[in-house]
Order: sequence, then structure tokens, then C-alpha cells
Amino acid sequence: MSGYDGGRGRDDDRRSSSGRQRSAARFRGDRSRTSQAPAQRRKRTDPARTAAFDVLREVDESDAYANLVLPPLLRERRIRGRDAGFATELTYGTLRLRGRYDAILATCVDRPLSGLDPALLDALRLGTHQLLGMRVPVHAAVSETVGLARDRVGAGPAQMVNAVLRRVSERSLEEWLDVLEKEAPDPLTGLAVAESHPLWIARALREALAGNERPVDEIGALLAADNAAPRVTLVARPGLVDVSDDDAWGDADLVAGPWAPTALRLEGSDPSGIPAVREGLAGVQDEGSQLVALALAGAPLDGPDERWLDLCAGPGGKAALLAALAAQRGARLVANEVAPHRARLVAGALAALPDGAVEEVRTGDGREVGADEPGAYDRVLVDAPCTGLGALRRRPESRWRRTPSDLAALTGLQRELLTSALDAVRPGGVVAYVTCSPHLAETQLVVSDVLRKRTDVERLDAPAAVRSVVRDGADIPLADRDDVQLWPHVHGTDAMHLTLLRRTA
Ligand SMILES: C[S@@+](CC[C@H](N)C(=O)[O-])C[C@H]1O[C@@H](n2cnc3c(N)ncnc32)[C@H](O)[C@@H]1O
Repeated sequence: MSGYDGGRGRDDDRRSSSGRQRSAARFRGDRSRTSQAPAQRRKRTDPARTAAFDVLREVDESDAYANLVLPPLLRERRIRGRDAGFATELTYGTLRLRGRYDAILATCVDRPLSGLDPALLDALRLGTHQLLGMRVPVHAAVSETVGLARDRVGAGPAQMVNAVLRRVSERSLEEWLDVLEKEAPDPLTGLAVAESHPLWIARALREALAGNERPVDEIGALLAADNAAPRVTLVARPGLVDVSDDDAWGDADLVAGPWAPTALRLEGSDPSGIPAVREGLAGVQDEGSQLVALALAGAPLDGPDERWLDLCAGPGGKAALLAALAAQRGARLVANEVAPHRARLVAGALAALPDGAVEEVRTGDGREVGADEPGAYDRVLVDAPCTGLGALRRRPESRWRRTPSDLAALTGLQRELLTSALDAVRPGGVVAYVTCSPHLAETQLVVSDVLRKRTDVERLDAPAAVRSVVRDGADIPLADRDDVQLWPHVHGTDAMHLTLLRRTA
């Protein structure tokens, strides 16, 4: 990114012809725009940085998700190519590394950060990420961010941005990390700050490593992996599209994923132009999600194998893979989801599946299915609502939104959903309990609590089920346990948990 000039020269023309200022005014923090002459505005604002700033304000003020706000904003403002790449890295990087940058900024600002105007604080964070996370030259990072602050926050705050960012620029990232480490009361706190995680999450992840037979000193690598933007991974839905079909993949640059035979890693970030994706024959799906669905479909089963249930299906990624696998063996899938808008997404995800593969997409509370349809299914997936602590790299702001108090409500729901799934599966049938969180309270403890109350369930060898579905020759490292925990820093996947259970009587 070095040498990036904010795309000003190129953008001035686009700005006058695109009508973008009207749409930009939708966003708040626009205080000084109207009092400035257009020529001044053009001089001060850079479209990529302004877009990043506006997304950060939306995330802060409206609890928006950056990955839902940024892409349409870039399209609306016609920010493309290098400018779009810069805006994306600036937005997501600033959100992910907010904790690290706030700790650095706290040493450069003479009052508590909590007392600053939130818009000013966002401008400081954006400038700090350019200086320490993107190697933008100091003069460009400071002057462009000062211009942005003047335009969006005001002249006084812009002066402060100038002074603070100059202080930040006096040290390299490594030097700043040394400072933070020395200030920390203990190593885990230091690591949590340096790798920008709330301390409770760093603690929970360290406990999850220990609880899954991994060395706890991997915590640094795990936290660092959460800060790396994940590669886009596609799933080639079996029976719908073949990896070797050139027409289906267009000119996309794809390499096979290391584990799932269905997984393809995309070089680049925009899969929307790929014919197979447009037609629903393939989709964007983390390789860990693919593995757990493949493992459920591949788990050994006695008796009929005809009717499968996805109890918590929205938005439908795993349902689409399961339905494709079901179709290959003449089985059919019922996809259940409690939220109507998410049930509609499931229906969309399943649209390309052959007739007969999907029995029904229904909107309903998964906790009631076990009582309503006891023993009615051969295979059941419970991909439970969870904290998402295993997918932090994918949702840049989520680590700052979650609180430990979310756990109590979620783990209660998880227990009820797993209980319902075990009632809904027939004796001899298989249930997969899955979360995209490695938190022990959401994984091992939920399973052991539910099983303590039942005598009709046995655990299956989930590592064996995963090994039986991975790509030929792939030697996937899995702990010596009967459940599976995947890790971003080990497997390059989200931290998916899988327990496989069989109903015995
Ligand atoms: C982790 S997501 C599932 C992701 C999905 N399996 C996929 O691969 O696309 C959990 C889903 O459970 C849904 N959910 C939450 N409570 C539920 C309930 N009581 N019954 C059924 N679904 C529920 C949520 O709305 C959310 O869509």
C-alpha cells in the first residue's frame, strides 16, 4: 500500500459525475461539510479513507456489521480497484486492531480515550492503522487523516489528530508492542492488548486450547490468526458442479483447499462473477464448515438413511452442502430456521438443488422439533447459535460487541436445541453438534450436560469421521479425543467444534 495517495486525482472526476456527495450525507458526522466550499472539500477528503470512516461510524452508532455496510457503500460511491482495496483493508484492519491501537493512543493522548468524541477517536484509529498496520508513508497518513478529521469532525479535533498521529509515528509497531508488553500486568493481558482481543476472550480461548489438548502457549498464534483476513473459500457442491468444469469457474484463480475435497480457495476476494457461484452450484463457505457437514453425512449409520434435518439452518450454507450430499444417495433434507428472513436465505441457498433433495424449508423453533417429530430423522445437524468466537477473523467488529453475559443465554438455548435434536433422531441415527466457537461452555460443557441427563445416547469417534472425508492423502492434525476442534492457526479454518452422537435406544 505504500505510496497510496488517497486516489484523489482519479477521484475528483468521478466525484463530480457520480452524485456521491448526496449519498455520503446519509452518514452522520458530516458537521463541517456544508460550511465549506466544494473546492475545499475536494482538497481535504479522500474517498477511500472517507468510506472507511463512515463505515466505522455506522458500526459504532448503529451496531452495523462492517462486512454488510462497506461493499454497498463502495459500490454506491463507485470506489473501485486499488481505492476499494485500500478502503477495505483500512476499515477491517482498524476494527480488528482497535484494542491494540487504543492502548497505543492512550499513551499519546492526555485524557482518557472514553472522554473523546467517538468520531475523533475513530479518525485517530484510522490514522494509527495507516501508520502501523499499512505502511502508508507518515506524511500521507497524517495529512490525509487530518483532512478527513477536519472535514468530518471539525477544525479543532483535526489539530489534535495531527499532534497525536505525529506522536504515534515516532515509534515503529515493534517498538510500540514492546511498550505495551512492559506496561501489562501479566503476559496474557499483554498478549490480549497486543493482539487486540478483549481479555475475557483471550482467557476463554486459552482455556479452550487447554481443554482440547493443545499447548496453551499457542494462544499468541491463535490470537494473531484472528487478525489475519481469511482467504475466500468456495464449496463445490457435490453432484452440482465439478471442480474440473472450466465453464463453471470462468477465469477464477482457484486452488484446492487442504482438507475438504469440496473446498477451493480463491485467489482474490470477489467470487460474485464466478458462474458456479451465481448459479448456486457453489458458494462461499469456510473449509471447517464444509468438513463438519461432510463428517455428519459420512458418519456410520445402521438402517435407513433417508431423512435428514438441519435444525438451525439459516442462512443455509451447510444445508446446501447437506442437501447436495443427500441427493447423491436418494435422501432428502428438511431445513428448519427460527428467523423468517433467515429461512428465506435458506430457501435461496437451496434453490439450485435437484427436485427431491429438499423436503421442506420451514420456519420454526428448533426446540420444539424433538417433541413434534420424535425419532423422525436419520441424521440431524445442530449448528447452534453461538458467540462466534471461532470466526473472529471473519467479523472484524464482533469481538468488541460480545460480552461474557451472552454466554448464559446462548448455552441454555444450545442445551435445549441439542436435546430436541436427540429426540428428533431415530434410535441408531446420528446427531452432529456444531458451533463456530471453541468456548468450552458452548461446546464440551453443553454436550456433557445434555448427556448426563440421558441414557440413550453414545458418543461417536468424530476425528475418525473427519479423517474419513478429508481429501486423499491429507493428514489432518486432530487431538486424541472423541470430538473435534478445528483452529485458525492450525488448520486455517474457523474454530469449528464438532461432536457426533448416536441415539442408542
Ligand atoms: C450458526 S447459525 C447456523 C448457520 C447455518 N447452519 C449455515 O451453515 O449457514 C445458527 C442459526 O440458528 C438460528 N436459531 C436461533 N435460535 C433458533 C431456534 N430456537 N430454532 C432454530 N433456529 C434457531 C439462528 O437464527 C441462526 O440462523
